[in-house]
Amino acid sequence: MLRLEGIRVTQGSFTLAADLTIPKGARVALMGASGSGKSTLLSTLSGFLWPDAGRITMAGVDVTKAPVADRPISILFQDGNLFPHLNVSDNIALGIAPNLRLTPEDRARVLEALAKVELDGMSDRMPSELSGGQQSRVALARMLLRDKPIALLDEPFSALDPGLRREMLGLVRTLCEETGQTLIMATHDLRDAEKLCDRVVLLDAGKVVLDAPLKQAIRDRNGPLEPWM
Ligand SMILES: Nc1ncnc2c1ncn2[C@@H]1O[C@H](COP(=O)(O)OP(=O)(O)OP(=O)(O)O)[C@@H](O)[C@H]1O
Repeated sequence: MLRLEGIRVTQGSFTLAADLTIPKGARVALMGASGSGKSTLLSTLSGFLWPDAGRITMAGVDVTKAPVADRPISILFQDGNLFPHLNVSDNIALGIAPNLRLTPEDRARVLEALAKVELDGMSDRMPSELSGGQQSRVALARMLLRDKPIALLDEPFSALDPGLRREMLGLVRTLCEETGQTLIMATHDLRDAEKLCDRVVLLDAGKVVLDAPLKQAIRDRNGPLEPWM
């Protein structure tokens, strides 16, 4: 379970204020207009921003002031997920060994993660030798390998074409179902949200205006999600 209690985060003249409880294993679409605070919320959960007030707990542990590396999270952003000078297997291995000193067991886990995202045989390639979809898969493999209870995704696949995007969303969904990971994905696209998520949190000008099961929110034709339908 992930809980934000009385959180206030200030960015210039913008303030995000949130009280939220996200159940373990939920897959949440974080939606809202541009500038509503989605990235601010994800950065606060990641530990890149610290709140001025309030408390964040993850699985019962207070992480409000915990550094990024000490939080039970993995992060996937839209781009810049891979280091261009490291090959595929090293990019993935960074998820478990930041100094890249791997035990034989670590190496086996890297290969296993590669296989899960169907990139067997590509471990020696450089990111520049991969398509956009394959690069996304490498980043996803690293997220998998980290094996953290909470995954934070900030419009991770918006640069991909619709077919690849659908494929990646389906893959993430399968992986989350297998591992029971809790997921929060910022997205502008309700169709993408439907492919992966079972809950929706909608932000408007830094406030949570909807926190509900996604299917129920979509059924409510005149509700706050209406502009995204
Ligand atoms: N470093 C900063 N300094 C000042 N204001 C900032 C900073 N970063 C973000 N903001 C402001 O905070 C508000 C929320 O931005 P945020 O990036 O969280 O929105 P978002 O919902 O993720 O938008 P988008 O969908 O466009 O990515 C915006 O008004 C933005 O201008």
